[in-house]
Amino acid sequence: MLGTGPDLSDDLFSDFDFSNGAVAAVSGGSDSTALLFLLKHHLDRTLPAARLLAVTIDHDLRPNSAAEAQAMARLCAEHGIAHRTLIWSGGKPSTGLPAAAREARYRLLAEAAEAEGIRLILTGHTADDQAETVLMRQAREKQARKEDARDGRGLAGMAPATLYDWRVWIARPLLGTRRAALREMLKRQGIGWIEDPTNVDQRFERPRLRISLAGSDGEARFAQAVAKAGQAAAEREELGRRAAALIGALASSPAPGLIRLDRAFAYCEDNEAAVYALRILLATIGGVSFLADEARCRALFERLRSGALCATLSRTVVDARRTGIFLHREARNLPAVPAENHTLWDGRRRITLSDRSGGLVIAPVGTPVARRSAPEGGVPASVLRRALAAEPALWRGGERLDFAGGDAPSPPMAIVPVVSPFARFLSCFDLQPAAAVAKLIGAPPLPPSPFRGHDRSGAWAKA
Ligand SMILES: Nc1ncnc2c1ncn2[C@@H]1O[C@H](COP(=O)(O)OP(=O)(O)OP(=O)(O)O)[C@@H](O)[C@H]1O
Repeated sequence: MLGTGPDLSDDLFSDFDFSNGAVAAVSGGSDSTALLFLLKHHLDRTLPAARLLAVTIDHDLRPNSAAEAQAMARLCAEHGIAHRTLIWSGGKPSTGLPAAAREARYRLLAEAAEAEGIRLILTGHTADDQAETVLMRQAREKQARKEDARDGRGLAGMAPATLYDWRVWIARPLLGTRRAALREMLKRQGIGWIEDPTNVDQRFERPRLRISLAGSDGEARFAQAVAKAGQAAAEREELGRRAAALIGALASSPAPGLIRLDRAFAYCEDNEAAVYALRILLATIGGVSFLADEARCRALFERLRSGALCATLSRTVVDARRTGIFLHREARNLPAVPAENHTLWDGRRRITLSDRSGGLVIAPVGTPVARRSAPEGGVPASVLRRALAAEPALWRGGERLDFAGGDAPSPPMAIVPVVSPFARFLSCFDLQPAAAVAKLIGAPPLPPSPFRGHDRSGAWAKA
């Protein structure tokens, strides 16, 4: 038993729904080790039947990584905690290694969770990590001299919960807890941890910042950064709520791959929310994982007021006419890829195949085929054709086997739209616009919140 008293672990975990168990992501560092033991303490007292699985990812990047994972496995065995190590095997990229390692880590953690029917992963990110993240982002913004950068989304820092791949929640219950307090607690309990040498390697930005935060003004800078994160998170949620309301009121999807915005959208008074909605919708139609550029969307929004226009941004054609503002995928760079089950096609369509025979290709419907479809009420025929031409179809040789427009009997593949900018990582700050866009384009609804009873982030209740 940990001598932390009931208060700390209850404060940290009482909001969570652990009925389907939890994965604790443990690197072996102090924070995740503390997370694991606090969580075990909480579950032992409140829900002893709940499954707890500790998972360590061996990135196979340092010579000691396998031994460190084994040490974690031994520690877990000593305390009766189920543990798995998963290795990031295969080639590693020569550039962008941290991002690739992060991507692999979350993929493997999600696989480990799902293999056990668990939909909740907890990580050991602390208040110190949060402050460091915000300070690094602030420094980057300053460096980029973005004087008119009004996009403070990143300054919200890490979210208390993030939906991974629209299926598994990653929650960070220690975001309000200091690293020093966790280390104290571990020391009191005689539980050791591993010091990752990269955490003190001054070639990296985060360790340099950590050292500077240990200076005399460190605590004041920490407090400012945490306050900034809280304020930016609240603003981001609020803006998301207003953008979701605009999308709900003024956007429709008359055909797959086509969004129509009412002309009133261009004249709505809440410019900020309209620009934010545009950024989200353009990324969704374009199949892009990041929001459309803010300054360019702002300029586009201004131009929408002056009448008809046709522009391309974020791989999306914005075709503003008297009858509405139409958004569809531009015809360029549409992929033609060998047909595999569960492919994410063009960043915007999840494909499930029932016909697995070889030689099949997923490629756009294309103009000559799409031209046959009949126009639907209120949508200019040319716009409808262009949107449908960019939808995926199954091809063998030169022959099309399926068509998203729906004129093929018993299609051999199912096509599910995804909300591209939020498909991989959806921060709980963005739940409302994500839910609004999912509803608009027919994507699957969001899975239930990892928090029970009430709405910790202020967003689920309304999402
Ligand atoms: N190799 C890993 N295996 C499992 N989980 C990991 C791994 N690396 C990081 N994590 C998770 O992500 C969180 C943040 O990672 P980060 O790299 O900041 O921490 P760390 O320095 O590796 O360790 P810690 O946070 O435990 O002190 C960790 O607390 C842990 O929950």
